[in-house]
Amino acid sequence: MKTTLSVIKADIGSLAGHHVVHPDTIAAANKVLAEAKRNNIISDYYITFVGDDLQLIMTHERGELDTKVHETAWNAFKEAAKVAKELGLYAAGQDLLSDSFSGNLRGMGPGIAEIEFEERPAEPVVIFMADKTEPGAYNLPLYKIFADPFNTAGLVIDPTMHEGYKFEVLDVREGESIILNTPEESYDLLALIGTPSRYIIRRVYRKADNLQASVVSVERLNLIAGKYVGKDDPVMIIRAQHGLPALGEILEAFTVPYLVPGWMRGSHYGPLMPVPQKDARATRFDGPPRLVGLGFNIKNRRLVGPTDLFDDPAFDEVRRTAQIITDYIRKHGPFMPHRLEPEEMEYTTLPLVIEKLRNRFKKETDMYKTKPSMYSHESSQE
Ligand SMILES: O=C(COP(=O)(O)O)[C@@H](O)[C@H](O)[C@H](O)COP(=O)(O)O
Repeated sequence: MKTTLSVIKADIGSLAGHHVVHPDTIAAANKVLAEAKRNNIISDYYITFVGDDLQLIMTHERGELDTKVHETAWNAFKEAAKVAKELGLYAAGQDLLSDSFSGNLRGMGPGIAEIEFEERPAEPVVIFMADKTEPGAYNLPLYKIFADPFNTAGLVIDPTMHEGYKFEVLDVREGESIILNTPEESYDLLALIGTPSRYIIRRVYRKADNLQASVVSVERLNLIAGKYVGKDDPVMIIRAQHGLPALGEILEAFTVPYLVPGWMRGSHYGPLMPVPQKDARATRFDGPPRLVGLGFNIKNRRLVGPTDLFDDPAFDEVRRTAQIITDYIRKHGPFMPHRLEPEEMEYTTLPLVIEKLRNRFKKETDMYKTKPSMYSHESSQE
């Protein structure tokens, strides 16, 4: 019997702005999940939050995209959003883009990371949950964890890992995916995932036996809704140890607070700061973007744990570096490269402001005409 781990998240409204989930909304979601556990729809669950995102962590034996499990998550979010509305919380129901549930949650707003596997005798997993950023934020750390021997010693030392990993990359603009093998196609992989707004690592497999090691929620709300409705605040599952990266190799990838898109109004680059659960609240300039990591073991679908992985002085210096970067980059105010590039700003409210200026531009010359984008699928010869 296989086990499925489903991590499903949504922003259903929060306290004092886009800041933190209210405990009453967690309690409302808890009632729904407890009932689903009694009815054997799910085997076990744990509810938590990062910033304004409610996170449902569930185990079951129903596989990925299961209607009953997804309906349970939808109902939990709906009940929580109802409480958010009663309390007058901010942006109540924000990520619930549809009025009614049909089939599964894909395209309906919530972020979904699910992985189905045969439980190993001991099955350690790490669940990462971020606020005020988007799924491509995990591209760089995932590359480090599964393809960079300077991060992951096991790629050199452990014979089970030595063959390398396969990365499934999704092009969220074209709706296409590609599988690339490392180490031999590392440079091709980097050519794509260095544009994390478009090419997102969705799954990672161990090459030796196709064992799935990781999955990322790749929903991009703004592309689904066609306008800015908050960031996608991604979740990621990584299985650890025994022929997979060790817990410490996974965490090592977060010792640099890399710049990620998101932060204030989903429009700015800022450092991804790993924090303990108690600090999982967006504050300064609605951030800086936060990352929480919870470690569990799964035994016969029971969630054992969690341990709060960034609640550790070993990450104090990373947080301090994040503060220094925050001070520095904030000084750029509305200027790039703090503010996102124009293509990404399309999904914010900035185009409304630019539109007002459109008629005031006067034609000058053709010499600045742009060429087709290198990534557009039309040929430049045509
Ligand atoms: O990015 C943000 C919210 O994203 P989130 O809901 O966390 O996905 C915030 O910075 C808001 O954009 C900002 O607080 C302005 O919000 P509004 O006043 O427009 O709702």
